[in-house]
Amino acid sequence: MTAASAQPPRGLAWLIGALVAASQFGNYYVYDSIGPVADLLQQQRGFSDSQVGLLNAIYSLPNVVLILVGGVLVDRFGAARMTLWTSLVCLAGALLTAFSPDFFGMAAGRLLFGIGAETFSIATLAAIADYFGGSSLALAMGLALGIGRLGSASADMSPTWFAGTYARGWQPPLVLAAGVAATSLGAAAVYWWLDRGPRRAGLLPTGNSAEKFVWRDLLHFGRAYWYLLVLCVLWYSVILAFRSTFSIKYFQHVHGLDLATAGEMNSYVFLAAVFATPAFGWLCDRLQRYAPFLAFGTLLLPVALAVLALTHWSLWISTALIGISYSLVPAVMWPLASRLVAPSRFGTAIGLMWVIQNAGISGANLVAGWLNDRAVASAANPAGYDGMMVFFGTASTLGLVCALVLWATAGRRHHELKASA
Ligand SMILES: NCCCC[C@H](N)C(=O)NCC(=O)O
Repeated sequence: MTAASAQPPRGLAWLIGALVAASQFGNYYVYDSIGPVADLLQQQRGFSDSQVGLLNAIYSLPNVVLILVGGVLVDRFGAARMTLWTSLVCLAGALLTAFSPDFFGMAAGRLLFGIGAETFSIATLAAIADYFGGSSLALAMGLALGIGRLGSASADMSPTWFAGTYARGWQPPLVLAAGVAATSLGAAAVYWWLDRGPRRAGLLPTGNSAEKFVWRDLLHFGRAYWYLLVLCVLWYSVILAFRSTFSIKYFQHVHGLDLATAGEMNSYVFLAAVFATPAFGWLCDRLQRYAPFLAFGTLLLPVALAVLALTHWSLWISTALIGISYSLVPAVMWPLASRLVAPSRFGTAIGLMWVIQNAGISGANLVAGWLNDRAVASAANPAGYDGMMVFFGTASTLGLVCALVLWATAGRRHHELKASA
């Protein structure tokens, strides 16, 4: 999406940015609402780890195909309408998850939520691109991503903040998540309503301007893009399958934390990212160095997993390492992607990365759940989690190799990256 030469008023742009960020908060809260109830789902409903893993894997499954379609729909119907429609789909998914009588209904709810949520994320990026065409774009995107992380942190903190809700069982926390999805829909509706003014005034494109998707275009991406794609798949698969699905339970069963403390520990990763993601983005933009920061951020993930699995060091150390990685890698990855491909193919490039990323996240959730079930991992058998940690450690180390190859072949300077693409 390209903004028209005359820009919408600055105040309106920041108001829209705030509404989009508020909507993103709800989206990330619902995504991360399964981790805190994982143990309750096992105790009260007899779910296996594979079933718990599937509740998050099924979010990603439809997007293995749909995210490319979603990008085209955002271009065709505009960011505001797609943000509104997809947040409605997300709310329907959250309600179905919370009120379903059996596992299959819950899984259908998560599937519906996933169908809405990823296209919603593309629409929010397009919304910010519409209103912040100039120098504040990276900052605005970093801030929206940061507020999204606050949603994830809040989901993890919810066992502490809403202890009474969790004391009543697995369902009330998921009803609360559906309530948060409703506020997300409200923010999207206000954004859609405000957006009509500047669009009617010709200050923003009116949609229906989708560039045709051509498979041949993919062949024109340079080698550096493909290294970044593989890195994106490996890094997100590990960080999301571990942090959003299994880490709270892992902290409970292997490191002896209670649910509230485990949730709090997990939430610090997201809380750090609220502030650090925009700050790292700003820093990388100023220094015009991307690949070394990416390699450093990627390195911290296998190191943190090794500290967790092989030592009895304070959990603060691994939490800090994962927190820096989780802030630094996304802050660098998306601006770097924009430098590796032509601007007119940026949407296609991100769509393709997210197609394969979603397949990876889905697969990692299923594999980790299966490994835990196979080894009968539990509080009584903490060693049962070893297979999962070896799997995550190997995948994140391969991600580091990709980051180093990217740095060595193409990543020294902004203009070198452009030349390599
Ligand atoms: N909402 C959690 C899944 C986000 C996946 C999405 N495709 C993505 O990569 N978003 C950027 C991010 O860093 O969250």
